[in-house]
Amino acid sequence: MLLIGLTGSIATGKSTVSRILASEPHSLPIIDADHLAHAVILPGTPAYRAILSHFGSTTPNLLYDAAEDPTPSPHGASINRRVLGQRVFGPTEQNQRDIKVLNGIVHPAVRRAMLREVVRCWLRGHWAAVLDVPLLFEGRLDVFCGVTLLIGTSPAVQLERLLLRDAHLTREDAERRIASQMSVLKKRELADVVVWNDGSKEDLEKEIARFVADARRGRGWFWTAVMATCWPVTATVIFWRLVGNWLKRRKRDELLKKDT
Ligand SMILES: CC(C)(COP(=O)(O)OP(=O)(O)OC[C@H]1O[C@@H](n2cnc3c(N)ncnc32)[C@H](O)[C@@H]1O)[C@@H](O)C(=O)NCCC(=O)NCCS
Ligand SMILES: Nc1ncnc2c1ncn2[C@@H]1O[C@H](COP(=O)(O)OP(=O)(O)OP(=O)(O)O)[C@@H](O)[C@H]1O
Repeated sequence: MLLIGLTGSIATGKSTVSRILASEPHSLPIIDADHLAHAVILPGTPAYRAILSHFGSTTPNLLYDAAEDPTPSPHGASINRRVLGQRVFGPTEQNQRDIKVLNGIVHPAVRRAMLREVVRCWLRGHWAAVLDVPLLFEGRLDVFCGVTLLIGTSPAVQLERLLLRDAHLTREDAERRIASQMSVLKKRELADVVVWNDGSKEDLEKEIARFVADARRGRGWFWTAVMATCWPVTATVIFWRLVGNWLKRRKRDELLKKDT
């Protein structure tokens, strides 16, 4: 099974591309890291308890009032992600410490959930699955992917679309969120395939169709059958892929270091 690592920066169009890939004619399964990150902090989970214990006493209104809670649960009030986002996305050293703590709580749980989803897709016999992960390169998850696809936009288009979509964010909030991520230009150097999404959604659909056709080429039925039935071959291929991807990433990191 081909694992497609889909990434970008905030509001560059990952979810839009996910929807295109999930719908016909592509019909690919999507493993959405943002969605999993929301699920693993629901009331009653270990991450929920860890977040309350670290941020609860110093973050006013971290939990929803019962009347406004969008996901009522017998295990307690839900975390208000907007409030948590205000706390961790920012320029100060405290913000940077906070985002590290939050990532340390949420990321291991997301990785476990992602692995379960990948295995489920493989058992169902899909020829490919999409890992939609905003922090694919930051979290070095690209090493596990057969191909990485970056959706990028110019900074002005990104800011304009973010403000249009998330009307609750001020321009300053939006700029902070963009600044808290690796720049699109750097991600561009790390990606196998880059699709630039400054144009219309129709242009985007055409580019994605071209990407899928290329990814599918060379994945004949014979090789797919061997990979599905002959486990020693599967394990060897996966091992060499991981080594190859790890070396590729190291080389690209070195090139990036030289450029900066
Ligand atoms: C801070 C939280 C509660 C804000 O939730 P909210 O619903 O407002 O935003 P949402 O989760 O939909 O994220 C929107 C976008 O923000 C960016 N973003 C989210 N988390 C991070 C992060 N830790 N670092 C940089 N950018 C991030 C991503 O581009 C993401 O697509 C939430 O983003 C979170 O728990 N983040 C930590 C976990 C994480 O890294 N998630 C990203 C996928 S693993
Ligand atoms: N080609 C396009 N033309 C016009 N609007 C677009 C285009 N692509 C995406 N958008 C719009 O831009 C906004 C951001 O897109 P999307 O939600 O897909 O980004 P994202 O990368 O998934 O964001 P996030 O990282 O915050 O989850 C959405 O409102 C979407 O409808």
